[in-house]
Amino acid sequence: MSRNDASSDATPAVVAARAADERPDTTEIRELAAAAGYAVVGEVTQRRREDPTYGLGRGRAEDLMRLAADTDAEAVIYDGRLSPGQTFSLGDLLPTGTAVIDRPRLVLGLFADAADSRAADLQSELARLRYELPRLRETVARDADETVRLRPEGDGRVRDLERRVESAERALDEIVDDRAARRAERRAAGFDLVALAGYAGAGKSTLARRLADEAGGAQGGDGGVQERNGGTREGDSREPANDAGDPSERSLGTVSTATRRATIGGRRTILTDTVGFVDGLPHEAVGSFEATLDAVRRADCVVLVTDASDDPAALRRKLRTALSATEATDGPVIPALSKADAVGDDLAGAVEAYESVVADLDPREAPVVDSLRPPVAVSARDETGIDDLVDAVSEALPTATATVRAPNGGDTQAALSWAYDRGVVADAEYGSEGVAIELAGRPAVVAEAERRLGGEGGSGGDRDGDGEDSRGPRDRP
Ligand SMILES: Nc1nc2c(ncn2[C@@H]2O[C@H](COP(=O)(O)OP(=O)(O)OP(=O)(O)O)[C@@H](O)[C@H]2O)c(=O)[nH]1
Ligand SMILES: [Mg+2]
Repeated sequence: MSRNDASSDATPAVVAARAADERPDTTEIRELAAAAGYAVVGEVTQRRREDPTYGLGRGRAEDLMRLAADTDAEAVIYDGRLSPGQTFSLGDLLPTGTAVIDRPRLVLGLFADAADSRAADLQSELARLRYELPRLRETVARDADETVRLRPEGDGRVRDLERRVESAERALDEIVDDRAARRAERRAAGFDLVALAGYAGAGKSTLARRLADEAGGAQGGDGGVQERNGGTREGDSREPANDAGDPSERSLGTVSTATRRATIGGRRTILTDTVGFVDGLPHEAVGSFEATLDAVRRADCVVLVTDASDDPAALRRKLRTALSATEATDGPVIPALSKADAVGDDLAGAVEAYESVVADLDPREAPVVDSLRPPVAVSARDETGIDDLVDAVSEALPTATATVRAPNGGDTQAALSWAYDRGVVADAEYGSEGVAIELAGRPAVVAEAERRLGGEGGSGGDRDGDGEDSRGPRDRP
C-alpha cells in the first residue's frame, strides 16, 4: 500500500475499538499506530460484547466502513484481536483495498521494525509467522471454496510457512541454550542475576540506568554495558537498549534484552533490562519471546516495574498483562511502583490498585503471584525509594554466610580480594596466625571462598595451617 499522503509519509488509518464494560480508551492504540507510521484520521468506538462476525456490532461496523470511505483511510486498526474469520468479514465490508490490522499484527510489525539483535529478529519473525499461519490457512480454505477445485497448491504455501516456523524455532532454541550457558558462566563468575520486567513504558530502562554501576549510554543508544572481564561472553553482541528519546519509538523503547552491571548490597550483579509487555502481543509471542522470558524466569530476583502514575484502570490493565505474561519465576519478584514523583499525593491509591489486581489474579493463570514480595515505591527521576528497592533486592538474593579463616601469607591476599569483590564481608579479624572473615554472598561464592581461603567446611571446623593449604584448588607445585 502506497503512503501517498502529500503532507507526510503516514498512512491514513481509522481506529476501531470495542470494550465490554467501559468506554474504550484509544490513547494507547493511537500511540502504537503513530509509532507504526499511521496517521489516525478518525475512530469508531463501541461499548458492547464481542460480535462473532466483525468484532464490532454490525451497525458500528457499517459506520466504520462509511468513515473509512469518507476519510480515504488505507487501513483500519482494530484495538483487539480479530480471528481470521473476523478479519476477512471486516475486510469484505470495508472499501476495497482497506487493510485490516488488529492489535497483534500492529504490535508484531513494530517489534519487527525495531528488532536490533539476532534474538529480537528471530523472536519477532517467529511470532509473525505464527500469527500468519492460521490466516493463510483461512485464505487457502476460501480459495478452495471459490474455485471448487481442491488443488493442493494452497497446501504448498501452508507447508512452506510451517517450515519457516520450524526453522525459526530451531534457531531460537539455539539462542535460548546459548543464553542458558551464559547465565551459568555469569553465576560461576560470582554474579547475581537480576531482571527488570514489566509493561512497555513502565520505566524499566530508566530504573536500570539508575541502578547500574556506570551511568553510561543513557543517550547514545549504547545502553547495554557489555561485560569486559570476568570470563563471561556475549553470544549476541548486538544488545543495545533502545532508549533514545525519539517520540516515534516511544511505545517500543526496548526491543531486546540489554545487560548492565550493578552492585546490589555489595554484591556483583548483572541487571537484565527486558522487552516491555504490550497488550495484544502475548498470544503468539509468549512462546516466541522465549529468549527474553527466560531471562526473567531464570533470574535470581525479578523487579517487576509498574507505572504508578497511570490512572487506576490503566494500572490494573497493564499490571494484569505483565503478571499474566511473566509465568513462574525461579526467584522472588519485587514489584516496583515507579514514577512515584508523578503520582502526587495518591500513592496509596496506586498501592491499592496494585493490591486489588494481585488479589483478583488466580495463581493458576498467573503463577508469578506466588513469588511476589511487598511492593516498593520508587522514582528513578528523583531517586527516591531506590535504596529501599536495592535493600529489597539484596534481601531476595540467594545468600549463604560463613566464617572463613585463612593463614597469613601464601595466596590469602588474592583469595581475600576475590571474596571482597563478590561477597559482603561483615567482619574481618587479622591476627598473628591468620585472618577470619564473616562472609555473606551467593552460596556458590561463599563455598568457593572457603575453598580458596582454606579447605572445605571453613565455617566451623577450621584446622589451622598446613592441612588447609594442601587442599586449596590452586595448589602450588
Ligand atoms: N516522572 C517520571 N518519569 C519517568 C520515570 N522513570 C521513567 N520515566 C519516563 O517514562 C518513560 C518510559 O521510560 P523507560 O525507562 O523507557 O520505560 P521502559 O519500561 O524501559 O519502556 P519499554 O522499553 O518500552 O518497555 C520515559 O519517558 C521516561 O522518561 C520516573 O521516575 N519519573
Ligand atoms: Mg526499556
